[in-house]
Parts: sequence; C-alpha cells; structure tokens
Amino acid sequence: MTADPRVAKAYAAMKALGLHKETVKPVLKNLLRLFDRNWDPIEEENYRALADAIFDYEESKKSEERDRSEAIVNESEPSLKRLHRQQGGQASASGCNSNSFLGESSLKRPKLEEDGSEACYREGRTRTMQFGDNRVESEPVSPMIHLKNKGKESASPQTCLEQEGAGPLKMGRKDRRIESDSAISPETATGEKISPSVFRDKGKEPDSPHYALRDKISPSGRVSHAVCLKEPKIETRMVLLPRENIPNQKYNSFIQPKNEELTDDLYQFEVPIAMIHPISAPPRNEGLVSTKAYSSGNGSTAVVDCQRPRASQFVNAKDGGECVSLKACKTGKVHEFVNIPKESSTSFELASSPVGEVKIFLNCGSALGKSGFYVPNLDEVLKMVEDRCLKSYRIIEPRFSVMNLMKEMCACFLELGTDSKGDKVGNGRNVIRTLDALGNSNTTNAFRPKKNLQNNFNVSVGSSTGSGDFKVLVPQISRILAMDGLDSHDPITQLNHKVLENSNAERVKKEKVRKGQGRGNSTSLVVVQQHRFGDVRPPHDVSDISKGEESIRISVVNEYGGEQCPPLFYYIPQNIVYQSAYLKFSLARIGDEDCCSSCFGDCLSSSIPCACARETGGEFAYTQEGRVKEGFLHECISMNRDPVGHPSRVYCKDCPLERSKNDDFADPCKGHLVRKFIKECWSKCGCNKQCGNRVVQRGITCNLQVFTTPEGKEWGLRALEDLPKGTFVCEYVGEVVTNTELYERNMVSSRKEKHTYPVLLDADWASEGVLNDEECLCLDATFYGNVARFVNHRCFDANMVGIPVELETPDHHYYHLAFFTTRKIDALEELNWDYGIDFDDHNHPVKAFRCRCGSKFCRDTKRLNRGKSLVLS
Ligand SMILES: C[S@@+](CC[C@H](N)C(=O)[O-])C[C@H]1O[C@@H](n2cnc3c(N)ncnc32)[C@H](O)[C@@H]1O
Repeated sequence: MTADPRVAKAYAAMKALGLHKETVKPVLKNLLRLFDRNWDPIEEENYRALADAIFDYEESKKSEERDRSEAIVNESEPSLKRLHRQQGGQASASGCNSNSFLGESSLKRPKLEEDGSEACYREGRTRTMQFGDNRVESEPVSPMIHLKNKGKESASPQTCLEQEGAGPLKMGRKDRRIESDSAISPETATGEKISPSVFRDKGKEPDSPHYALRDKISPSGRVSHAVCLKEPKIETRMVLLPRENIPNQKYNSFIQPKNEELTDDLYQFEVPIAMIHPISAPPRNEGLVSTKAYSSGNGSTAVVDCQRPRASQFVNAKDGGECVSLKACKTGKVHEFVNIPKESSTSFELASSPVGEVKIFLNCGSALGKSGFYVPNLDEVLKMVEDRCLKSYRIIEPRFSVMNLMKEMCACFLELGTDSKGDKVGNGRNVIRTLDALGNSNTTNAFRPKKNLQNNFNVSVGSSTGSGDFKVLVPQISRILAMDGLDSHDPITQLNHKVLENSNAERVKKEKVRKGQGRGNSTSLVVVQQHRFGDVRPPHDVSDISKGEESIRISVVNEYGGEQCPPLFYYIPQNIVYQSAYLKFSLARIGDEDCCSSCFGDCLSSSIPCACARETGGEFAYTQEGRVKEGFLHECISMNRDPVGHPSRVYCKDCPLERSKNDDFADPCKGHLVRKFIKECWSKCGCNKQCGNRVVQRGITCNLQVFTTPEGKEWGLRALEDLPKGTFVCEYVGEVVTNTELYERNMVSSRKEKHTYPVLLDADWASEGVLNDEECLCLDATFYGNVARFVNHRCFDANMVGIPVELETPDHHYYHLAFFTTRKIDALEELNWDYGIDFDDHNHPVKAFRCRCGSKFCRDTKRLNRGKSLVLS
C-alpha cells in the first residue's frame, strides 16, 4: 500500500500505460533522487518524464544485454575491426558513450570513460578525410555573454533538469525516441541527448561561409575546439520537428554529447580562437584580466581576444568534472579559464554579444591522462557525430549536418535571446533578472542594443521605452531561474501583469494554450480566480495595502517596474484558521500559572515580574520602551544564525514534515530549533492594554512601505523611519494550516507559484512525542496574510529576527511569529529575516529560490558558485 498520494498517483498513471508498480518504483525512486525529490518535472505532462524514463531504462537494459552478447562474440576480433564496426553501427554500448541514464546505475553521476573516449579518437585516426580551409581572422569581438557547462557542481535539481535529466526525460516518446539499442549509445556520458528540435528552417543563407578552428591539446591531452561565428546568417535548414512537438521547452537544453566534438566550419571567423588549458592559465584574479594569450607549454596557444565581454554564465555539463570558469573582463581582451580541472569532463559554452556574434566553445576533457592522445581529424569527428545522430537519434534527413546543427544552436540562442515581438516593457525585466542571476545587475547597460540586428538575424531587438534595455534572455539561464522559482509562471500573478512577461511570451502562451491553461489577457489588472478554491482575490489599495486593517497606512510603491501591483491576496491583520488546525482559545485552558489575573496597570513597572514572565525565565523580554531586551534578542539571533550547530536543535522521531511527504521516500527529520518564546500578558491577565508586556498584540506601529526591490526579489518591505534595535515591526500573519494541509496545498500549486509564503510553527514539534497532524501548524500567507508576506529573506545577517510569541495560549503548538529588529535600521532600508531554509532542500514547503539576499554569508552556494563564475570585472 502506498501511503504517499503523489507516489500513488504516479503508479496509477503508469498503470494506465500498462506499467507495473515493480517496474515503476526503481525508476521513480531514481528520478526523485535525481530531481532532489522535486516532483514537478516528474508530474509534468502526465508523468511523461517518468514514462520516458521507464521506457528508456527498459530499453537500455535490453541494449546492454545485446551488447553483452555481442561482446562475447567479438571477443577475439582485433580492436580496430571492432572500431570499424562501431562506425558501421555495431559498436558496443561500452564504447564512447555508453552510460545508460535512466536505470539505477545510469542515474549515478556521469563518469568519463577513458577507454571509450580513446576508442572514439582512435576511430578518427583510421579515417582519411582532411580538414582544410581553416581561416582565421582577427577582428575583435564585441561584448559577450557566456553560457557554459561547467561540469562541476553537484547535481541540483535544476542542474539535473538542465543536463543530466535533459535528454531522456525531456524527449517525447514518439517524436524523439532514441534508439537505445542502436549500435552507438544514444546517450552521452552525461545522459544527454541532442534535441532534434534545434533543426528548424530559418530560410536564410549564410554569407560567404568560412570556417576556422583551432584544435588545441593541453599537456594532459585535453582538447578544445572553439568557433567564433560572425554574422551568423542562417542557412536554409531542414525541418525535423515542429517546435510545437517539443514536449517541454524547458527541458530542451542543448548540451553536446560527451566526446563529441562539434565545430563549425561555415562561419567566418572574427578572431582567432584557441583554447587555454586551465593549468596553464595564470592564477585566478578577481580583478581585470589583461593577458592576451597563454601557452600551455606544448605549443598550444591560448588566445581569446574578445572585446569587453560582460557576463558569463555556466551551465553544468555534469558532475564531477573540471571546474572551468570563464571570466569576462571589462576592458576586453581575454576570456580566462581559471580553475584547475579535477577530472576530465566536457564543457560547453555559448557566448554572444549584443550585436549578435555567437561563439561556441567546447572543451572535451576526456583524454586527460592519456599519454598518446592526439587531435583527431575534425572532419572525421563531424562525420562520426553525424553517424551517431543518424543511428542514435534517427535523424535521417539527408541535409542534416553538425554544422547545420551548430548554426541552429546559434539561431535558437539568438532567437531566444532577442525579442522577435518587440515586446518592450517586459524586456528590461528579463534583463534585470537574467543579469541579476549572473550576479551583477549593473551590467544591464552592457546589453543595450547598439544596432538593429534584424537584418542579420531575422530577430529584432526589444528596447524598453526610456531605459532602452536590450533583452537578453539566455535560455539556459532563464530555465535555471525557472527551476528555482525566480522566473516561473505563476498562473495567478501572471494574469495580473501589466506587461507581457518576457520575450518568450508567445511561446509561453502557446504552451499554456496547449496545456489548457491559457486564460485571457494578461495586460490588464484583473481579479482572478484562485486556482485553489475558486474564490476571488480583491484588488489592492496602493495607498494602504492593509485597507485600514492596521492602525497605520502601509503604502505600496513600484519604483523599479516589473509587476505593477503585488500579487493579490486578502489582507488580514491576524491569523485565521483555515480548516483543520487545532487552535482552541478558551479562557478555561489558561491556567493561573499562565496569566497574571491579579496584576494591575503595567506589569513591567512592578518590581516583581508576573507569571507571564515565567516563559522568559522570570524576566520580561521587553524593555520599558517596548523593545526586546538585548540579551534575549541576542540569544534569539544566535539561535537563528547557527541553527545547525545550536544545541537547541532537536530531531523528531517521526517528523511531521517528512511524514506529510510520503512513506516510501521519507527522509529522517532534518531538525527543528527549540526556540525561545515570549509570553505576553493577555485577556485573562489583570493588567491593562498599555502594559509593557503587551507589544505584539498591539499590532504594527512602525511606518512601513511595500516596494519593489532593485535586486529582482520583486516586492519587499521597508521601513520609512529609523527603527531602533529590538523594535517590534510586524507579525507574520496568514492562514493557520496543518502541516498536512500545507503539503496538500503545495501539491496542488505544484510549486509553480512564483513566490511561496509558508512558515512552519515548528518551534515545539520535536520536544514532545509524536504530534497529531492538527497540532503541527503552519502559517500560509499566500492567500490571506499581512504585510509580513512581503518581507524577503536574507541569509544569517538579516535585520529582523522572528521570535515566537504566545498571546492567547501557552500552548507551544500555536504561537505568533513576531519580527523584531536585530540592529538599528535606517529609514528606507529593506527589512528582511532569515527564512532558515536549506537551499538544497527542494522538498521543503518553503520553496527554495535562487537567493539574492546579497549577504556575504549567503547560504545559496549554488548561486554563489555560479556567481563566482560570472565575474564581471
Ligand atoms: C514571502 S515572499 C516575499 C515577497 C516576495 N518578494 C513578493 O514579491 O511577493 C517569499 C518569496 O520572495 C522571494 N524571495 C524572498 N527572498 C528572496 C531572496 N533573498 N532572493 C530572491 N528571492 C527572494 C522568493 O520567491 C520567495 O519565495
């Protein structure tokens, strides 16, 4: 019996396809592992990824068996002959690209198979085609942005989606089946497959195609081919698949197969391209790079001459590979590959400039450590790749060529990176997001168009009126963002956009229509139905978002563009139970020891602390000024800042959070902080409303404003006045839901919401035995909430701390989460608190996002790593 409804649903969906639970289970398990337990990519399109994975797994098993029997037959044959047979379509799956992606083993991190690589190159040796007519010109290249497979980071879900999971999971069974039992494995070492979708007819001929290429070998045998393309006018291309057939664009990242060297010999070079062996590169310098060329020591030149590259972005090829970081420099000339390779890997990089130059750089690391490695003939490599595409991907179109494929990649890159619709307002927004994702929002200007590209590339450049932002929506980057919620398409807020979201608006719209999600016009502020309950959310009053619910007005300002209004929600000044939460306030339940019925006036003025101070060790937590006392505040702050090492971190035997997920794959409890509580006097106390031990219950008294943040976090909250340390700012208000209800909500929303607004009231979850579901409470401010729903996260050194405060009940299962300043805050400073989230935990109710907190202690290491790779000097 499967307890988890998601697992059950998956089984049911597969059952409908005739797949038994036993077959489904191991693959599902692997997929969950692969996606870091993120169900979204699995559930999408009626479990298409899962079905594909199962089919591929089954086929790869069959293929392996076949290969095994062939290997036995071929055992006595000379290796050369076997290699020829590979060429002819009989190669063993254990050759160059043998990793099976989908089965138990194939979901492991991809490893380079040296033997396989060598076999590939040896194969190249036996061929006689010559590569000629390489032409090198040395014109400078304009600013570049870069996309790169770094091949280093561990597989985050988004990484998996983009790379490891990209191939087999994203391809439709029918239109892009990969013949896994073909002679040469369809999968690269990373399990990637090339999407045929990149072949589309653009109907353009290239201008005098020339090609140039430098094959460089590092001392260790690392090979890189780089190609610089000038004026990539598009040659007539074949149509293999209509774009609409692509099941899910976001999974169609284009990543080259391992060991397959793709180069372009058609375009005219602007600059000589060569590779830099990372080892030979000078030490990393975060400042400007001025070196022009490096020598790897064996004659391989390291030259990259590129003017004013502005940004770079890596896309991982796979795990365990080298970390090569591409550095763009302001003054120009050099791309520096700075990190030392750990192991062999393959990286892939696309770069483009605002004026449309595209550069493709491939770095094949698989020959590392092979002493006799030499550069194979390029034409042979191309031929081999084409053969593979023919056999493995069933690309039978006679005009297919790697060159065309590469051109298509450039065309897609440019097409997606520019705005064919001239959609103006949305562009700047994407630029900001993309560039912020790159770690430097100041680079926006770098992408402003200098000239119209229409003639060259059949794409137009969108520029926002006024700002003139050039839209650069790099597909891989935007997908990464989408994975982490920065750019996902919330069906509700999407409808409230004043502008079309991005350059892909048309495509997104089509996709939505196809999925039956398209709903009306997104250009006007509309009141839309909640996808959850079918109720209607009221429009905002920007002069006071609380609509009079608070004692002060809280205005809304939009200074940076983007969403004109915050997402719609009901403003409530106090928590409201949604349904099942056990929250019973009764005077009878408050014992004498939990109130001060004999007090009078202001408890703080009494020399003897009242019973309500019991919770805080017999001392009131507040000062006479109504601020949290220094010592207490610091304890709360330190507890938050070092939650893992904190002694008050406890682990549930039966964690409600994990319990609500699923039985099959539940993790052990990740721990909860046993927090310090404040107990305020309340209705059963004899003191008056002005009692100094009543702070939170008086509500918001500071001047606050909802505003658009410049860093791309969208809406945030700021103070309009200086706030001293320890000041109560606001409470986190929302619907009180049980942990299970929250889990169900998350399932329904399927993590497609752009932002999430849950808070766990878990301060006491682990201190007792097993809690009932209705006692495991959370606050969800998605639909009903107060101004605190706008407070963004900051890692560690946030200027507010959330402290559990008891008002009505001494029961620790329910409490108020109140925010107090951790230091003096200046007027107009953004307010933030540390959500305490683990950025690697994509299964947590608080959806992990790509953190833009700007703290030097930022925990979002993936972003940091990526940021490091994206140095803009
Ligand atoms: C409680 S909401 C905060 C308000 C939100 N910015 C908005 O516009 O409604 C939490 C969401 O804000 C975004 N967010 C909060 N802190 C962030 C940060 N440091 N970096 C990036 N996004 C952040 C995330 O999307 C998160 O899911």
